[in-house]
Order: sequence, then structure tokens, then C-alpha cells
Amino acid sequence: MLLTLFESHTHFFLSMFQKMILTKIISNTLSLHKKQLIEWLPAVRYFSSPTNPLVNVDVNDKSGIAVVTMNRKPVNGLSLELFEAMSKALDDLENNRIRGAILTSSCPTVFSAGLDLNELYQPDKKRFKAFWTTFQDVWLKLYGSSFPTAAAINGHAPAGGCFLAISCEYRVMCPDYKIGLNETRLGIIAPIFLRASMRNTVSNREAEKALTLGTLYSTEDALKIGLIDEIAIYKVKAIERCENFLAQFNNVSSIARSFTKRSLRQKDLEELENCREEDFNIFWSNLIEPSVQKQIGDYMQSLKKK
Ligand SMILES: CC/C=C\C/C=C\CCCC/C=C/C(=O)SCCNC(=O)CCNC(=O)[C@H](O)C(C)(C)COP(=O)(O)OP(=O)(O)OC[C@H]1O[C@@H](n2cnc3c(N)ncnc32)[C@H](O)[C@@H]1OP(=O)(O)O
Repeated sequence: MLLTLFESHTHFFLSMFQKMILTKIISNTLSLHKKQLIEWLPAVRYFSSPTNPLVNVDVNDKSGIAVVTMNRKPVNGLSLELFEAMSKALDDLENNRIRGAILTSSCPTVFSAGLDLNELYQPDKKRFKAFWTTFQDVWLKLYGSSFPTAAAINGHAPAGGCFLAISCEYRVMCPDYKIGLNETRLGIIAPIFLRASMRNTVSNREAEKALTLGTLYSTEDALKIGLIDEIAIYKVKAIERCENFLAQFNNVSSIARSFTKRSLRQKDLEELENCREEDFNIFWSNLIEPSVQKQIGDYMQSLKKK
């Protein structure tokens, strides 16, 4: 922008040749200082976010790492309101140039039970549209974040819970829980952005098996297929391991790291950005199928009976 301004204002006074030389000097000076400028900024912009009851953000002043805790009891069912709070928290983190974020849960045995089934059962189209659009926003912001991310999975993480974890760059899970994408078992089809996150985490073959069978893996089996990176005995330890992972980036240029991450994930992000409306329409028309509604209703009943 600086260069454009410079070019437009000097148009009448300088010859083409003079303009070329001056433009080159400014451009060289800017690119020389860009790295130092950008790497200097994080030190002064950590923040304390206003508390939202559904998503608590706690930034460590020294490390610049934020712990983002989902807090919707009893199971962190992903409702429109929870997605809105997450979307806002991700914007705040992005705008304040934090060093990294760790996603976790305040529920003692559940990371997240996935999409709130009440949003999927007998849905109102207007609310579902807002719900789905915010779900897409959260994925675009989390998967495409400029800061590094990790998930401390301190409980079960089925379906949407697993989806949040695999949108991060690193996963540490506590033992004796289940994680996986069980959508096909509910008669619903995993959306494109969920498939992209899965393929980015495990091999294509494992992703195909996991998604078509709708397998829920134990913590130990999840480690074997690479769905998680480490096991930690307690939540505190899981957060510690995530911090260790994020601390490795202290010795890496933040601009080089974030550009590299972005370029690796760009294709997946664009795939959704280019078809958000179509993605909604496909899900909406499938969701309101009487057979899908019946399956979701029966499933909700089975959870309550339990
Ligand atoms: C063709 C395309 C059509 C449509 C497209 C739509 C969607 C696309 C898919 C997008 C991808 C994501 C999909 C999803 O996330 S669907 C949700 C799937 N979730 C699950 O299958 C998990 C269900 N829950 C459980 O298995 C257990 O609850 C869990 C997490 C293991 C914890 O067990 P436990 O600690 O024993 O707790 P309870 O089971 O007793 O549950 C307590 C309480 O919470 C209610 N509940 C549980 N899960 C949900 C949920 N996902 N939504 C809403 N409510 C939930 C449960 O009924 C209990 O309620 P109660 O009133 O009895 O206290």
C-alpha cells in the first residue's frame, strides 16, 4: 500500500527511471525491516480477554501462550452460542498476536461431545444456517490460525470434539477415553472441512477407514494411528506437554512458521471458502431427511436412557 501511495503521489514530478530507483530503495528497506518489526510486536500485545462464560481465555504474560477452555456443561455440546464464543475468542487471539493456543475443556471427563444434537434435531432453518456458518467460521479460524495450536484432550472427543482437536497442530490426550469421527454411525456425512482436517492428521488410508467405519478409538489406539501425538496422565500434564510443543517455536521465525503453515493448509481452506453456501445446502437437505431425523432422534433417546 505504501508503495502504491508513493507511486501515485510522485506521478507528476518524477521521470519513470527516477521512480523505479526510489521504489526499489523503499521496497528493499521495508523487506529488510519487516521481519524485525513483526517479531517485535508480540511482546507488547498480549491481552486479558473479557471472560465469556462459555469460553475462557487465559493468556500467560511470560510465554504468550493462551489456554482456551470450553465451558458448556455437562459435555461441551457445540451449540450456536458456544461456536460464537469460540469464533470471538479466536479473533481476539489473532488480533493480539499471541505465541500459541491450547484448546481444552472444563468438563472433567469430556473434551467435547461434538455438535449439540439439539441443533441437529428438528432444526429451525434460520438458526441452523447461523449455527452452520459459525461452525465453518470456527474451523477456518482455528485450522488457518497464524499462531500455533495444540489440544489438551482431557476427556472423550467424539465427532465434532475430535474435529476441533484435529484442526489444531498437536494433540495430547489423557488415557481411557474415546476419540474419533463417528458421523456415519449417526447416518450423517462428514463435511469437506472435517475430511480435510482428518487427512491432514492421519494417512489417507487411515482417514478413509476411520471416516467410513465411524470408528471411536481408545487413547492408546489413537496414538498408534497418529490421531494423537502423545498421552499424558492428567489434564495438567497434557497442558504442560502442549506448552512444550509450542515452546519449540520460540527458536523459529514466527513469520516463516505462519507462512509455511498457511501455505500447507491453503488448499483446504480455499476449498471451503469457495463453497460455503453449497456446503450449507448439502448438509441442510440431508439433515431434514426424515430417515436422518429419526436416526438422530433415536440416538438422543438412547443417550438419555443411559
Ligand atoms: C447427511 C448430512 C446431514 C447432516 C449434517 C450434520 C452434521 C454434519 C456432521 C458434522 C460433524 C459433527 C457431527 C457431530 O458432532 S454429531 C454429535 C455426535 N456426538 C456423539 O455421538 C457423542 C454423544 N455423547 C456421548 O457419547 C457421551 O455423552 C459422552 C461424550 C461419551 C459422555 O458420556 P457421559 O459422561 O456418560 O455423559 P452422558 O452420555 O450421560 O451425557 C450427559 C448429558 O449430555 C447429553 N449429551 C451427550 N452428548 C450430547 C450431544 N452431542 N448433544 C447434546 N446432548 C448431549 C446426554 O444426553 C446427557 O443428557 P441428560 O439430559 O441425560 O443429562
